[in-house]
Amino acid sequence: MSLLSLSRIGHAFFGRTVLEGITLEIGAGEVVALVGPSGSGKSTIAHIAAGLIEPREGRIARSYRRHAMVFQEPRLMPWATVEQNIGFPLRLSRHPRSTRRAAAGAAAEAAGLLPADLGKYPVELSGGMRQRTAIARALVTAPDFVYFDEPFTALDVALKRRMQDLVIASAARASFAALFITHDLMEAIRVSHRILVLDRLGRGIAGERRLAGDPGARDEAAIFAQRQAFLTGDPLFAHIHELDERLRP
Ligand SMILES: Nc1ncnc2c1ncn2[C@@H]1O[C@H](COP(=O)(O)OP(=O)(O)OP(=O)(O)O)[C@@H](O)[C@H]1O
Repeated sequence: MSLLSLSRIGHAFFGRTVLEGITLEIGAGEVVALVGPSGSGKSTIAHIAAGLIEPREGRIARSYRRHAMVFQEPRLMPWATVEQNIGFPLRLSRHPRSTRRAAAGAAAEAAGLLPADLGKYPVELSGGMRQRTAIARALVTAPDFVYFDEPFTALDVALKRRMQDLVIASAARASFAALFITHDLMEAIRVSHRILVLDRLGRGIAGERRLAGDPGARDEAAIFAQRQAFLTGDPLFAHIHELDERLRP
């Protein structure tokens, strides 16, 4: 059963078409990466799918219970502690303080934060700890669907790798489905079951490739070999490193 279905979605900003004919489906427990060049419309698709933007055309069907979002910037509240930041979605849904504290502690631990971090403020955290806090906040409500919008682009290579492992482990443990937006093909191959490639100008999904095995079960050599195979031998990926802002009419 599909949890998210977009059918012939089209959108324009200020009269300029940025998306046309976007059709995709994501099933329960499936992590789907969406790749494409900068400016091709990946974030706009996620915003439309999550209901943040009303598309100009097309249909959206969501049958998930609850979604969460993780963005490139952790977007933490600077005046609140790690525990309060993580527990914030539960506060919005009026859970009592004791429930919030217990759930925030468990989500923090699952995201690799230490009990001593719970009382810290965002300014005291490293970039990785901030992003771990954002992931814990996303997962504290036990979503069955998560939107990741280039969450690790700003992190260095080693940290990025640890955060990807965190997403893989969390998705397997909590069995949420996800739309994972990235322009890093290694990342897409590492974290997802299936990769969708957006057309260079957002005119439809150019194609998709299903990856062998489950995320987390692939070794680094196989991931690297797959990336090379896609980039050098698969025409679907020929455009993904283009900067389409210069091409777009
Ligand atoms: N709020 C907005 N108002 C006007 N134009 C916008 C807005 N948001 C996005 N755009 C334009 O829509 C197009 C698609 O942007 P979008 O951010 O979805 O692309 P992207 O593939 O996610 O890019 P990147 O990989 O660089 O984040 C771009 O040309 C962008 O300039």
